[in-house]
Amino acid sequence: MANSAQTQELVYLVTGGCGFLGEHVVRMLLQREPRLRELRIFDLHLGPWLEELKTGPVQVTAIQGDVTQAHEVAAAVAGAHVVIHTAGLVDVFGKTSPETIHEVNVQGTQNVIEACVQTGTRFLIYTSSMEVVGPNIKGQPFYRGNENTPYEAVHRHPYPCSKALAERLVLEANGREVLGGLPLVTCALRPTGIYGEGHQIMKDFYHQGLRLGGRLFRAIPASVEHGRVYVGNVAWMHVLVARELEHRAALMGGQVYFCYDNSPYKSYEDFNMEFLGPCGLRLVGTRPLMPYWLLVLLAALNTLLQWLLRPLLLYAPLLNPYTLAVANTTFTVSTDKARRHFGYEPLFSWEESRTRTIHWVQTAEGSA
Ligand SMILES: NC(=O)C1=CN([C@@H]2O[C@H](COP(=O)(O)OP(=O)(O)OC[C@H]3O[C@@H](n4cnc5c(N)ncnc54)[C@H](O)[C@@H]3O)[C@@H](O)[C@H]2O)C=CC1
Ligand SMILES: CC(C)[C@@H](O)CC[C@@H](C)[C@H]1CC[C@H]2[C@@H]3[C@H](O)CC4=CC(=O)CC[C@]4(C)[C@H]3CC[C@]12C
Repeated sequence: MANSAQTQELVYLVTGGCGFLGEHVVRMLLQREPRLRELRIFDLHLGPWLEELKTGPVQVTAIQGDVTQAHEVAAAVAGAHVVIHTAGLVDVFGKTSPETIHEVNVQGTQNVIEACVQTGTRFLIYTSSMEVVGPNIKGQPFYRGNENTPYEAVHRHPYPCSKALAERLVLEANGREVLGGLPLVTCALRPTGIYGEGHQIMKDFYHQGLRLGGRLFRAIPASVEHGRVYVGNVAWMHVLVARELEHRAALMGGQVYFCYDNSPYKSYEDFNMEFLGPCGLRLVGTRPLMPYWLLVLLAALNTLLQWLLRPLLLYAPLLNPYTLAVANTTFTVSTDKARRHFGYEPLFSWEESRTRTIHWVQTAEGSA
């Protein structure tokens, strides 16, 4: 972004800009990136809410497109100073095939990289995931780890495999010469489990609790810690990295950063109850109400049912062997790398994050 500070004329592209995280990145950029001239939002499915954004001073360009189509990506990237690549298939429920997950998450990311190189875009931020690290197939805990903590990152599930491969492609592309002769600068952000306004899984749990008479039944020991991060803080880290990447390219280029905040370390279920409790739900049991082997059996049964029913309908419950394994394995991070490298501090406190999420569950359900 040579002399971008003087021109105040930056063009950003956000892929997946209509998704849960993407929408927050889009709104955060419009609120907190004063150098924006144009904000391009590239997504397979454009949201109707985009229209309300077109009345402001920044040119908002909605582009309906598919990251698996290289020519569509190149057309969207051409002329952009920064690309924030959040688009992906976040599927751990068997809704799509492993091939499709790979095509979108890996080939789609490769298409974004090549588009940057061919059109001269120099700054690429990739939304990776904690799942690139773990939990691994051995179910080994990752307790308050950081970007340098030794951990056997071995995966079998298509989603973490695709995220790990895509992240590697992005980091290896750092330094490649782009059109115009300057180097591409890339980095990858690894959010832990994201929550907040628009989190569909939180809504699924809420609906499940309503169906069960206002109750949810504990399946995972309270001692299993999960790190979670508020979506607004994830969006903020993306905005901050995009702003600092030019000036700190030597330090930040080719780096990965865990993305988390001051949200408390709790079991996945107990954490969800921080929001679902104030919305009238109760978590039954101080310990799992059924033995783990029975949960494993039920999860396997869900996989069998999904396979049998596939010709008729998509059966994709929350409980399957992979989600059970992840939920049952401690994974928390504790690191100051993002603060040291580009001054990241969470924009939203835990209290604010919690209040905003509770309000969303209450009103989203009310409006549903
Ligand atoms: N939800 C979470 O807890 C976490 C998510 N992430 C990552 O954050 C990113 C965003 O995730 P979410 O917002 O949760 O998912 P999401 O499913 O809400 O958003 C993904 C967006 O990408 C779009 N998309 C999917 N396939 C596409 C294609 N072929 N071409 C163009 N657009 C396409 C979708 O339409 C959607 O708007 C993903 O890369 C995910 O791996 C990372 C860590 C945690
Ligand atoms: C049915 C019960 C066992 C219940 O507790 C299952 C919860 C399960 C749906 C979630 C537990 C952990 C979640 C994952 C975690 O937050 C890490 C993730 C990172 C991502 O990049 C995408 C989402 C996810 C895989 C997230 C998905 C939902 C869980 C598996």
